[in-house]
Amino acid sequence: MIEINQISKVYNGKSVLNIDQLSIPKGQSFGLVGNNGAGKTTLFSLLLDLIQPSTGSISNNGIEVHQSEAWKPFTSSFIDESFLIGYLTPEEYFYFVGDLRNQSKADVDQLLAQFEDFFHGEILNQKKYLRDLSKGNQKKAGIVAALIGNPEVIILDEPFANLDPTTQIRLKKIIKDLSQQKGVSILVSSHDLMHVTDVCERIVVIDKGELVKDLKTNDATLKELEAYFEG
Ligand SMILES: Nc1ncnc2c1ncn2[C@@H]1O[C@H](COP(=O)(O)OP(=O)(O)OP(=O)(O)O)[C@@H](O)[C@H]1O
Repeated sequence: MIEINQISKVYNGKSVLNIDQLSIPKGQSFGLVGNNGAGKTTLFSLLLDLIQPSTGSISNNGIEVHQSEAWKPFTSSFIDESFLIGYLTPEEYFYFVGDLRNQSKADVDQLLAQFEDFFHGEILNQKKYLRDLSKGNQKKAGIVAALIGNPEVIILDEPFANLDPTTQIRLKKIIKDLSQQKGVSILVSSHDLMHVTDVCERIVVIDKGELVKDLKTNDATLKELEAYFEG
């Protein structure tokens, strides 16, 4: 369970995020949408203690994320390519992350084997460094690295961006399986309203840092979101 309380982030005197209260129960597939600059990445960065809040607190499974590191073993994420290590091959990077998460090479190989389709022959055994992969393939590697070690909470910032349609469809299935079969809390931000309504049971809209909608996804949600963003 993630609990966000009176969180705000101010840059140069300007508030870019201001959320009074938000709870994300364990196992929820949670979608975050909002226009450019709405504060999505800021919220995810606060959840991951990548930036300090101006006020308020966030707890992950009862652990305050900027007070303790005890949330790290069960939380993983892929925000952007800065999470990758450019001079490693994907395999080297996966084993490195596996090491951090107490996974043997065999454990990592077993996980990777499940993503053969998702990788589409472009990630493993390519003898290429991560820095030399296309943006989409870097994203695939970063997303799969975030799945290593059976995390209970996974945070993905715009995971569908830069992926080809086939991979987007495969990713949707992966996200659904993680939340529905494995009880993983999965937080996804996206500009793609269709994908987010497809995979998320709950969708929160933020606008200029404020929470403006909190929807339980149903057949009418996509239309409601489209109407909202049409203005
Ligand atoms: N380090 C920083 N210094 C100053 N302003 C910042 C900083 N980081 C983010 N901001 C501002 O905070 C606001 C929210 O940015 P954020 O990246 O969270 O938006 P977003 O919803 O993820 O946008 P996008 O959809 O374009 O990725 C923006 O106005 C941005 O310019």
